[in-house]
This record gives sequence, C-alpha cells and structure tokens, in this order.
Amino acid sequence: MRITRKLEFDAGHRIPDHKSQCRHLHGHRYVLEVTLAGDVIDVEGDSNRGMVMDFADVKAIAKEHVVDKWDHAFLVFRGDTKVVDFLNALPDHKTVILDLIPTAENLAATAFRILEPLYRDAYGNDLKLERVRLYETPNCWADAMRSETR
Ligand SMILES: Nc1nc2c(c(=O)[nH]1)N=C([C@H](O)[C@H](O)COP(=O)(O)OP(=O)(O)OP(=O)(O)O)CN2
Ligand SMILES: [Zn+2]
Repeated sequence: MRITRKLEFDAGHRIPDHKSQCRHLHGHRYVLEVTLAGDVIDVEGDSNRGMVMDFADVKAIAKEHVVDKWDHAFLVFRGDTKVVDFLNALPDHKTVILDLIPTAENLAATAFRILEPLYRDAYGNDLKLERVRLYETPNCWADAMRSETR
C-alpha cells in the first residue's frame, strides 16, 4: 500500500547562469509530497491499525527535517559565491547552502536523501520512502524515486 502526505513551504532561490528569468533572485511556494510504501498494520488495539503510517507522523518527520529548515530560507548553491557572500553578510539571515544548484530536481533528490533513513522501517511494517515529489510551481515538479536513488 502507498500513502502520500503533502506539505508546503516558501523559499527563495536562483539558478545561476540560467538563460531565463530563473537566474534572478526569486521565490516559490513549494509543495512537497512524501510517498511511503508499506504493509497496512493489523495489530489489535494498535493506534495505527489500518494504516501504513499515521499521516501526522509522516508530516512530523518531513516538517522537522526538511520543511522547517527550508521554510522562509534562501536556498543557494555553494558555488554561487556572489550570492553566498551576500547572504552571509546579512545578520541572522536564514540561508541553506546546498552542494547542488537548487532546481526542483536537486531539491527533490536532496529531500529524498534526508528523509529516506528517517522513515525506513519506522513501524516495523517494511515501511519505505518511495517518492519525493517537489512542486516548484503549480505547473512544474520533479520526482525523486526510490528506484533512482539506490
Ligand atoms: N527542469 C527544470 N527547469 C526549470 C527549473 C527547474 O528547477 N527544473 N526552474 C526554473 C525556474 O526556477 C522557475 O521556477 C520556473 O519558472 P517558469 O518556467 O516560469 O514556471 P512557471 O510555472 O511560473 O511557468 P508558467 O509558464 O507561468 O506556467 C526554470 N526551469
Ligand atoms: Zn524558481
């Protein structure tokens, strides 16, 4: 069985050297979808009976480890030195420095790498992170799939 929990956050980014408007500093209302696969729990009296994982617990992990860290932050590529230097000069600015250019593809893959070990076998029901889908805009998204990241 598969289940999906959706979370949303706001963040700034830019794609340095990009031919379009995306090279300018700008932001998005990102939508993160976390899809898990596992057996439906069927233990009498268990709070999670009938579930793969409680949606609240799915949310809590993604919120703590990705959403709260990226929300209202500027996501910047480590190699984008002019912007890194500028952001570092702002007192107490929430900046997340990434080893990859913050495209939808790279952010989805980064979120997958962060979250995969946190969900693995959390409930002893062969639970696995299957997919992280990241919408950069309502019309543009990227999927980081389990099959591609192992
Ligand atoms: N493969 C990718 N292509 C682009 C990415 C990306 O992450 N991966 N990112 C961008 C820009 O950052 C921008 O977010 C996309 O802007 P745009 O293409 O204008 O998207 P919209 O949904 O606003 O476009 P509409 O035409 O208004 O629907 C660019 N490319
Ligand atoms: Zn963008």
